[in-house]
Amino acid sequence: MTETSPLVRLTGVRKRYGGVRALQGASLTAAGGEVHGLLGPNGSGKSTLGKVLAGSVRPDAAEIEIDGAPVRIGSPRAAARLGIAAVYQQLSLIPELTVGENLVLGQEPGRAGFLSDRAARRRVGPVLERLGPALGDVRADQPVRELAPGQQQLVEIGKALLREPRILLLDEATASLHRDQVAVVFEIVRELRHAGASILFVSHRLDEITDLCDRATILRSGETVAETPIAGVQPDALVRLMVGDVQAVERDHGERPSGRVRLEVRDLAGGRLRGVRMQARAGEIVGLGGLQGQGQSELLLALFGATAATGEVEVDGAPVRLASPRAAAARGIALVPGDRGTQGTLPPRSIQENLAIASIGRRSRAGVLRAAGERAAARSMVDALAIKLGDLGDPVSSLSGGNAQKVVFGKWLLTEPGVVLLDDPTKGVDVGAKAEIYRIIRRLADEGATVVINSSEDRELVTVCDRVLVMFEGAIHAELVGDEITEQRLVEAALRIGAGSQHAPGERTAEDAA
Ligand SMILES: Nc1ncnc2c1ncn2[C@@H]1O[C@H](COP(=O)(O)OP(=O)(O)OP(=O)(O)O)[C@@H](O)[C@H]1O
Repeated sequence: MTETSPLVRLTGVRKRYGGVRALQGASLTAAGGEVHGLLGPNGSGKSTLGKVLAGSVRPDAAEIEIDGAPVRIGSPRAAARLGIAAVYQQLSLIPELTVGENLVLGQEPGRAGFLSDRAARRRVGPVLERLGPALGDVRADQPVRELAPGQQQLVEIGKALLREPRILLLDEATASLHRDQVAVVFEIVRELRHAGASILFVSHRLDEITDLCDRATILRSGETVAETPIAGVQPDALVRLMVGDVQAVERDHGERPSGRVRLEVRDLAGGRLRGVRMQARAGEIVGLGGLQGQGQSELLLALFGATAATGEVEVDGAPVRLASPRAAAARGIALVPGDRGTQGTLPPRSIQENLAIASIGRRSRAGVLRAAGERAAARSMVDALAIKLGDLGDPVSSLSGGNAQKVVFGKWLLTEPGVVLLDDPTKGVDVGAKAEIYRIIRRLADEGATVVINSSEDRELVTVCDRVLVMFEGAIHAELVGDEITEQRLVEAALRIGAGSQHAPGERTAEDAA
């Protein structure tokens, strides 16, 4: 070990899954006191590389050094002993246990490099306090199942912090967090960096990368293609390093859509919703903005019949019963959920089945031979969305996170829906595929569908929406139209409503809009 040794170095990392070469000689070097981004398109091997370091994937070949000394990391436990902690987007919490119990779970008393049980318990309070500004009023004795998904993700981060790691891997761990929560996590990460830790950071949000990272390693097809400092590098240049030339999706609103009213919602209430009224026209893309957790997801779920709600919903002038997703689907309503892990896919089933499952009725009605039709339909979506896979018959669980999300998207697109509800649809999707999905959303609207989209990224709303409805405490409070939709105006609108003051000129209230 020398003074100049990097804290962590991985070289020659190889991993194959059957015919898929997930990693083919990837490398990564990160210093202590550094936040190191791990960038690359969906399926490029970022998670696999992180999991090799975290001991949860056994590589076919790899040389790993910590502080300049070669190590073997055969298990997550071995990684923990080396001071490595990992947080993923997929949660490992036990819903029935309390927040405090989950936090200390797996800390393994008595082993070298682990906190003792008692020491771990002593740290629960401070860790919750540190996360407090993002967590809200969560208590240590509260069952985890009562928490919102973002709060659960924060508890997962807390679990890693409790270990006081020297090397912390955050693999899309901020994807389900809102801006204000991300800011709290970033502050903590900066403190860790200051204390000499090395933080490996995987995110598809470029602004997070440029905001937080000092350097980045860029992977493509399982290989390290570049390592670059972040300061002074233009985001466009980073994108080019990642995916080659991607054509940016320009905002092109042209005329405001003037199709007939497709979706009419009156006094929708239940759960967090308190009397939502809205209209959307055929061909229109309507965004749901506002602070996080103001009922945006609940509104989409209620329209899809997935949660109990009262009120009136009409599609093309005919009432829709808010009874079940099946009833909603029969009326041409589709929902692309944000949490692909639990809501979006059937993991053991094949990619083909997952793509075809929602549109089976359509194909059999049309009298197409089902198996052949299913394969052709699935193939068309794989091509359209550039889904990276081994074989259509592979289980959907073999896909990288971003590619799995594209499957969820493709499944619903195949139903050719009249109303498309998108709940944070590009979470974890790379910039190239995002641009592709934005084009598909636009095309859907151009073909006459009504799209309602909730997004945790304001930039996404700016890029795709014709109109944004700003929600607060379960109702719609303001509306931005056309060129009024900018990131700044969205933030202002959300905060101004939150602070309870007046609307700015030019920003319609919901009453004006009705
Ligand atoms: N358990 C597995 N079985 C089979 N194939 C896998 C498995 N895990 C990953 N792969 C494949 O290895 C490749 C790399 O996947 P990985 O999850 O590391 O990519 P990623 O860069 O993290 O992608 P994303 O940005 O979409 O999360 C992909 O082609 C993926 O389908």
